[in-house]
Amino acid sequence: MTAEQLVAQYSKSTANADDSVKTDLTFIGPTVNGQEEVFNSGAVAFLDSLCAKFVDEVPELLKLRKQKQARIDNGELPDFLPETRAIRDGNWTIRGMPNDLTDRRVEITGPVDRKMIINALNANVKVFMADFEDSLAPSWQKIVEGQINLRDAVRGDIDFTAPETGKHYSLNPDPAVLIARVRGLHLIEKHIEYKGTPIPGGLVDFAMYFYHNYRQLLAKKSGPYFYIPKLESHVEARWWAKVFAFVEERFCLEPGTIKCTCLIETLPAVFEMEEILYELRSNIVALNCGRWDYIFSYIKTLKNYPDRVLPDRQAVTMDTKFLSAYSRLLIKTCHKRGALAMGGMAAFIPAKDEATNELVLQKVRGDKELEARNGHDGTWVAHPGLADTAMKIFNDYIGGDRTNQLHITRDVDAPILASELLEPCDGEKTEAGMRLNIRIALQYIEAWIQGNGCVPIYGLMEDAATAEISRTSIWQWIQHGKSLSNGKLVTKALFKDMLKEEMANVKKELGAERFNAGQFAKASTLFEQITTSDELVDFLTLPGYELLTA
Ligand SMILES: CC(=O)SCCNC(=O)CCNC(=O)[C@H](O)C(C)(C)COP(=O)(O)OP(=O)(O)OC[C@H]1O[C@@H](n2cnc3c(N)ncnc32)[C@H](O)[C@@H]1OP(=O)(O)O
Ligand SMILES: O=CC(=O)O
Ligand SMILES: [Mg+2]
Repeated sequence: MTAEQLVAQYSKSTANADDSVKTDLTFIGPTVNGQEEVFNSGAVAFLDSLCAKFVDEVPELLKLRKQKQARIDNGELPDFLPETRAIRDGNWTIRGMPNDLTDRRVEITGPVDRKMIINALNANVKVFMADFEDSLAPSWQKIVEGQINLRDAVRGDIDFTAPETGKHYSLNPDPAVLIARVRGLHLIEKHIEYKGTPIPGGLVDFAMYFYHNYRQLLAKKSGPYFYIPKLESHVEARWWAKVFAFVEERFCLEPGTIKCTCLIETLPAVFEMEEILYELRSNIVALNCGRWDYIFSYIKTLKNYPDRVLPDRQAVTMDTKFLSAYSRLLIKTCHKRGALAMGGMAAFIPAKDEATNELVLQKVRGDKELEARNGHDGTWVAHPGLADTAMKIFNDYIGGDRTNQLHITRDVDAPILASELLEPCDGEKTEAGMRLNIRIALQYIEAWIQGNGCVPIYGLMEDAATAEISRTSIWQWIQHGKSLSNGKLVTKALFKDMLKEEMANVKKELGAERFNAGQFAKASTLFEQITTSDELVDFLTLPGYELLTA
């Protein structure tokens, strides 16, 4: 069936939609601008049907995470699964990929703000990943606005005038391909309850983006494309596969119309990449090295192992053994199964002065060069100012006749072993590194609880994944009684002293006016709680969400 026929078919079925449909969903809290448009009766009925079928399984999936973590905490290191060996040994490939997803050499990412979306779609990139996840603090207003902005962008009917400058923004004729990244399964949307229980945020993001846009996307020979973050197992991938199949059937779409890319950004998931591809083989087109959450997950998953405590954040680069093994195994696995292997984010952002900017570009070049040489098919940039640099490198590697590097199979590599993926990472733990982690985490939490999920700090893009590394590193150093390179023992008391001092330093850096107008006291309290707690708090965004939505 052609895209046009699908559109016509669906248009008929919605024409008869019953506006008075009753559901088990309740919307909590005051209505925000745009809410009635996004959650119109058809959209609510659709979301209700998804909830009826799928929400019950989510607590089970989260419980499985906890059970696996308990086994790891008790000494059983993660490994490839014996029970799924047949999948790893089997001869199968993914279903295939649509034309507009075969060339993804540079993807820009960014939160779903209106100006950002326009700038990203106009950038010199192949894809824009519109982010409801790491770079978005999910206040209800932002979630709703984000859906409105994406709806308008899909229709090519989006513009924006910046109130501060009067500058007008509109779409160029040939915008990037759009992929929406939904929230991870751990995040609830507390403004919508199903039978009295808040529903998974990711299901809301998926349902609304799909519902409002799939017809228009298919009509322009694109499709409903998603990034799925923070999976921890193939059982979670199976859940998404069931969601996609249900939706395709309900909307009379060909199986495999919905396409997804899964981030491999947790340590447990790296051992199940084949299985994740297999479970989602109708819908998946790529895996992506979400390196920042992956580093965070390495810390979190191996939190009980004193020999696997990470050094200063700056020392954990993609050429360290455990990260190199992860990137190479992801490429090998994807290409064997016909899927693209996306690289990750260099967190650098352009500097204002030319000399510093040249250093930034050099670092980005080095990082992208390593990815392209390894065989990745594309990569991420956080800022349009880095797109040309990344594009040039991937153009050079991919060459004129191809759109990706699927031909690089890495067959001749020795098998990558579990021990390499878990390899300890040497390096110094310095006082300067600890203080920097404190200043970063403090400023990031402060921004997040006020609704800003991605901020430039000290020349880097900081989002929920990078900030997690900063705060969990300190937690880990305290828990394992590590000493800094100058001999100081890292304790809760040392951290608390440093936090006070670094609060004062941040105040100096930002100026008293900005500091006093901010939420640093609240941010510092939360930061101190999660860093000195004996139990590692799973995600800083969980207590953060309570403050954001208080
Ligand atoms: C670990 C992960 O998950 S990575 C993926 C999630 N993270 C992200 O997506 C990060 C995206 N990047 C960003 O949010 C931003 O680049 C920041 C916050 C880091 C810096 O933003 P700014 O302080 O606005 O940067 P700067 O002032 O240099 O921006 C210059 C212009 O580029 C635009 N711009 C910057 N980043 C982006 C982006 N990612 N997409 C589109 N436009 C962008 C700005 O809107 C601005 O536009 P204007 O000149 O029309 O006003
Ligand atoms: O989502 C990406 C990451 O690096 O984390
Ligand atoms: Mg991530």
